[in-house]
Amino acid sequence: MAAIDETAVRARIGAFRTAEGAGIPAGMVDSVATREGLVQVALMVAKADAARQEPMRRALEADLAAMPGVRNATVMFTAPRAAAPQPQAQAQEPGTLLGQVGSIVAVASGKGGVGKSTVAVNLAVALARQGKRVGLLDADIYGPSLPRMLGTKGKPEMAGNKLVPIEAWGLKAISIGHVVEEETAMVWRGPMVLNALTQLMTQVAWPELDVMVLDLPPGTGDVQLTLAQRLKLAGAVIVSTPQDISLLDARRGISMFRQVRVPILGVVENMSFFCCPNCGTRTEIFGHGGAEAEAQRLGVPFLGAVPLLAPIRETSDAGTPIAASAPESEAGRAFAAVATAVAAGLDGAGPARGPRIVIE
Ligand SMILES: Nc1ncnc2c1ncn2[C@@H]1O[C@H](COP(=O)(O)OP(=O)(O)OP(=O)(O)O)[C@@H](O)[C@H]1O
Repeated sequence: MAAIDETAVRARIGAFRTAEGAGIPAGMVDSVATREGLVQVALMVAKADAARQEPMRRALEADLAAMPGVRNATVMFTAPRAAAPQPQAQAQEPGTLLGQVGSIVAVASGKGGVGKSTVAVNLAVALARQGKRVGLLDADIYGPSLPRMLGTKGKPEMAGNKLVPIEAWGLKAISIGHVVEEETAMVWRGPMVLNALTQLMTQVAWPELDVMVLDLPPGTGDVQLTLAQRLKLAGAVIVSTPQDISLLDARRGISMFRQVRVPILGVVENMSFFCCPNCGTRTEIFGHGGAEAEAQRLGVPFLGAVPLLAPIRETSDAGTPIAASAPESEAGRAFAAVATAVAAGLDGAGPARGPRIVIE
């Protein structure tokens, strides 16, 4: 079978014509990667143009797949390069990343929708309010919510060839949502996700930080496992709701981190109980306490319970995290308590849990 290489793929892209006879300008090709008959091409397309270009994407994919020696071809859209570095399909050079960060803490959940990002943002803000220099990296590539939650919609500035983290609520923050269009990241496969995240660490001018909070994508799939393996994390915070099903997922998350020897800092029970804003009655909708009991059973710390409260969602949507905008509220105090517990866990972790990230 003919060996397929980048030059051959680029030549094929150059010769490709749509049914209407349109070609693909070379400047539109962001990256081409080939490996053992697998071809991955990223084309730079503005978000507004993506739907119109979709038939072209599919036709090109089919055309590349028909090349002799190609086992599978994937063509994906990525945002135009002007504003920020784009993920490359090539692997990063091995090296040490984020050496200037004291402790990297991953916030994870076994499944989506349990409030992982809400906890990550408010935990980061609460740690900053306690005097720590805190960074927040939104690695939730499939649903980056940090720009909305911090109220930072603009693109980050560039300093030389590096991105400058956005400053908001006492944090230095970068989200994958700051640098790529949401729909673009949605179609990325594992290696692209990992390369994009690596770039967020290497191509961002992170200052000296005490803690970096990493909002991981939900779930316990390959991306999470590889990240946990590749990054030398100081610890993981698992977010769960009290429902059984979510606890089951949390258990899966805990065992994933244990498998790759990342210390579990503890479990946060989110949407733990409902406090009526009118009468103050506390209602335990999902049977509060499940996460605490489960944490005990699994031998991991319980970091605290965060109530289900409309202002938590409202402040998230408004870009004014409650840990900053209403730190004395019930929710604000709950996040502060979680931050105190996390900081205590990190202090107890000692230098052996080391801050350095090594990409293999
Ligand atoms: N304690 C809470 N009280 C009220 N609303 C909450 C609470 N926690 C989260 N929410 C709301 O629930 C929704 C989901 O939360 P969030 O986006 O943080 O979840 P997630 O686990 O990060 O989801 P995904 O992983 O799918 O992005 C959001 O609208 C958020 O504002």
